[in-house]
Amino acid sequence: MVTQTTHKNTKEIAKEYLDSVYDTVCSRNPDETEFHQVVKEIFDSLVTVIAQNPEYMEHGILDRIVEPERLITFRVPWVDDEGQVHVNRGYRVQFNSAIGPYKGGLRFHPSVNPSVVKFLGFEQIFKNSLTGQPIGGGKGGADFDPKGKSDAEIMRFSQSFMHELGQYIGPNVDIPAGDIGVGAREIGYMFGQYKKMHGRFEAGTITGKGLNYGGSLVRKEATGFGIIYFVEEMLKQQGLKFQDQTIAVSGSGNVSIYAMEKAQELGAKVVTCSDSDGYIYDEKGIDVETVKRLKEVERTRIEDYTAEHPHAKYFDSPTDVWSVPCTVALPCATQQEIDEETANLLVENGVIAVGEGANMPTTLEAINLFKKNNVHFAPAKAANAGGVAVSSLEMAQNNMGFSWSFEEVDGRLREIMKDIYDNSSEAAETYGYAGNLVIGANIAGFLKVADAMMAQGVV
Ligand SMILES: NC(=O)C1=CN([C@@H]2O[C@H](COP(=O)(O)OP(=O)(O)OC[C@H]3O[C@@H](n4cnc5c(N)ncnc54)[C@H](O)[C@@H]3O)[C@@H](O)[C@H]2O)C=CC1
Ligand SMILES: O=C(O)CCC(=O)C(=O)O
Repeated sequence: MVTQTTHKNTKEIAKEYLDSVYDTVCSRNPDETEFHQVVKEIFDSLVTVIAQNPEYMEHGILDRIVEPERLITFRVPWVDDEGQVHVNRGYRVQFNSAIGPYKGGLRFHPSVNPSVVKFLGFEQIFKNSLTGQPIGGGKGGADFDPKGKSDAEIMRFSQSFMHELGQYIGPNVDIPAGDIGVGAREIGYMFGQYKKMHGRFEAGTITGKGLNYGGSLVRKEATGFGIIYFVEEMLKQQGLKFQDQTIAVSGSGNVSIYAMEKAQELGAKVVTCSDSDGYIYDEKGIDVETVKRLKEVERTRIEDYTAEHPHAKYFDSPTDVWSVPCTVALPCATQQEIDEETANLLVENGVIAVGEGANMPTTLEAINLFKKNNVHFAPAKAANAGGVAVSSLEMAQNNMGFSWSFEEVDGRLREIMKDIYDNSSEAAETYGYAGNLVIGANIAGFLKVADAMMAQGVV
């Protein structure tokens, strides 16, 4: 009886501590709703951990972990093809370096602001920890819209962005990579500018590079392939087969393309993909080679898919992609794509599993609704960690000065995704939340970083 009361009090104390740190986050970062959501989701998972390990509270681990070590904001001036001057705002959040140098992508999109970079950077701390690789958390980008820009404009923007960011990064300091609006082309321009600024060829300063100047095989495919490896494992544990599934995917960028490719390779049928203008429904299964050409080479709109596949249908409302019946939903475009109402529609239409390819594509209410309806849910920080994991393998190859084969990197990726699944499941079970991968991933990611912070003192 006494033990029970003590345990309850400890939990209450832990909850009060977490609530007070969360309140501070909200008042110190007013109106930053994306950042608030991600902190809340992670804190909700940590009550039992803090109750059982009060030393994290005593050492102010949570108070410190929510405050970025550094947030760099800078001017990005550039000139368009007509000679007009434009100014965008660039950001890099160097959030936490307890287990390694800051690591995380760069996003070029008009919606980028301090809230978005902080949410992405905070999430990245725990995701990077889950990979088992020695990488801290960072993220960045600019409120620049690449849509409709010429190659020359993209180059001038990327160079101007790196001219400033290049002062704050480096192989053992902070290693950026791509994210929305930043792919191999932009990475190439940024790497070139960094090299010119510093007069050195430092391959390990950025990842996602081209294969002929230090890139790794499988980095391009890694996030998409990794999601499928993770969801396949999650379904297997429930006695379900991947090849029996009908899959709805959102987005048609880097993550979506390679998730679709691997899903089809494993025998599932992918019937949708989208961009910010609309979505495609192809009942015969999406032809991924067409999407690759349209998006990676011609850089055109997804609507053009129907010119080559007239049986497919195009709808000019991207969010309605979730009205298409599917058994597995893979949101791979952007944050907050699936709210409670959309989640309800997916459940009514028979969804059995959701794998988050994008970062935070599901609202907290939608996650709860999936949980209530026993939908198997693979959270982003676990399911999409394959990209950053292979980025870390790219850094390792750069350090050693040689390259692994496609099979070698793909094999390592598969193992890492399986380990992330196992560690998340085990952490959930240990702390009394068996089967809850959201909580399990948060706990497993947190423990390693928290212990490293404790060991390094108050810094
Ligand atoms: N590239 C990577 O290695 C990783 C990316 N992610 C996340 O995956 C998501 C997608 O990233 P990438 O594929 O790299 O970007 P991308 O720029 O290659 O593709 C983004 C796709 O989303 C679509 N999109 C953007 N806003 C949309 C909207 N409001 N509605 C519908 N579609 C929209 C775009 O048209 C495009 O097809 C992001 O949340 C990103 O943070 C997560 C882990 C790693
Ligand atoms: O490969 C990387 O460093 C970045 C990946 C990323 O931005 C992410 O995991 O969201």
